[in-house]
Amino acid sequence: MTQPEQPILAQTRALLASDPDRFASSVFARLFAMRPSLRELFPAEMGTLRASFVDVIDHVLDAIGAPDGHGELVDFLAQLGRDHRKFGVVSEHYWLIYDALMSEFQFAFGNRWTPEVEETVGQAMLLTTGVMRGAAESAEGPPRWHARVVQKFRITRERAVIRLIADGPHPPYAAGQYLETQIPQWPRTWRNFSPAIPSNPQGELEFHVRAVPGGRVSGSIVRDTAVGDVWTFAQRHGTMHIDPARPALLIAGGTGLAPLRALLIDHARFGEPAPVHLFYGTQNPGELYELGVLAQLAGANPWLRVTAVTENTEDPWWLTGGTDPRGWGLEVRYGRVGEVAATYADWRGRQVLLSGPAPMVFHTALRLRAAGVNPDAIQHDPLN
Ligand SMILES: NC(=O)C1=CN([C@@H]2O[C@H](COP(=O)(O)OP(=O)(O)OC[C@H]3O[C@@H](n4cnc5c(N)ncnc54)[C@H](O)[C@@H]3O)[C@@H](O)[C@H]2O)C=CC1
Repeated sequence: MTQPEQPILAQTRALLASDPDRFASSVFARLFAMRPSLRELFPAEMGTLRASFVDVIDHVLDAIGAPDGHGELVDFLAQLGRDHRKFGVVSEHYWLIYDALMSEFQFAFGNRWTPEVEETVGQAMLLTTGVMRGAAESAEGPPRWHARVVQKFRITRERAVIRLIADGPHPPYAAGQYLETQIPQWPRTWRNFSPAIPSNPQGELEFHVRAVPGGRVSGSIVRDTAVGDVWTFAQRHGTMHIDPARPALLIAGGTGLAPLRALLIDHARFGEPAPVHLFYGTQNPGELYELGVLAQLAGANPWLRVTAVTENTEDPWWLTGGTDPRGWGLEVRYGRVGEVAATYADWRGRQVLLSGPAPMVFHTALRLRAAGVNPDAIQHDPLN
């Protein structure tokens, strides 16, 4: 975009910001009026989706006016286009959404809708829908694939392990990545879950799920998921990885262990990788559900060292069936996992991977940076 278009883009963003939810509601109303069957593709409750929709449009209007960063914008839109395949969005729908957007912008601008405004806004919306459509058309693999639950067990009141086997084609994912997931109890609602084992030719999958407070999908998985349920998967995301040539520090909180566990199992393929130290923390000793597996992994792989960390030294009365972590022959420390790990040794020079509840990841990253760890050496999934 050239300089004269900047004020128009700024004006468009201001218009959007004046009542974002009304703008998004009107665009969707126009879309569903043009093609009523499209309503079926969207969840019943669209508040979150409307907010994300406006965020995307605003981001495009902002980035398109910036002198650089267009490459990043195109990558962002392309990913969005690939992600939308799972909703059943096909090429012709992008023309409908373009029309709905342009009609609503024309309405919102009123008598300020000049040919220059139409040209600038039109170019931005064409870029958005065009890049998304192109990326979706050229994406490889099925937009969705399925797997059947073959085993489920509760680890604690709020956590469960779910094992599945793919029905048919199952695109591979890299260890440490997470998958867009839909469960039959919540159709058209997608959440991200990290497999706890690497991708394999048999299509076996394992997830460790915590019913997060207020989480409808995670709560339903822990409570309602049963053998025979068919889950749907779409895109894989995430870039967490371990470079086998460099020593690593891994810090996991609760079921956040899942992607790091997949990475460790995958890592064991290398002959003699550099040392890895895993800190695995929970609030109570009886919640350290994976110590048996980790003790086995550490026993078979001399490069791996595991420290179990719990905030409380004793289990509360309601936590029954947990085992004493000291029984596994692993080192046990007490405190918050990030705090214990950060003060344990000098980690400068290590690659660091964090996974767990967002506040834990955030605070652990801060703590490590304060201890001199290079921020660029710290990896984690997006916090939201
Ligand atoms: N890819 C990822 O990043 C994944 C993230 N998760 C998330 O991990 C979480 C696991 O939950 P739970 O098993 O209940 O773990 P949890 O809530 O019991 O926490 C485990 C550890 O985090 C520490 N911690 C908790 N809150 C903290 C805070 N505010 N500041 C510093 N440290 C804190 C605790 O001391 C403990 O060591 C879920 O929210 C889940 O969504 C789960 C799987 C993958």
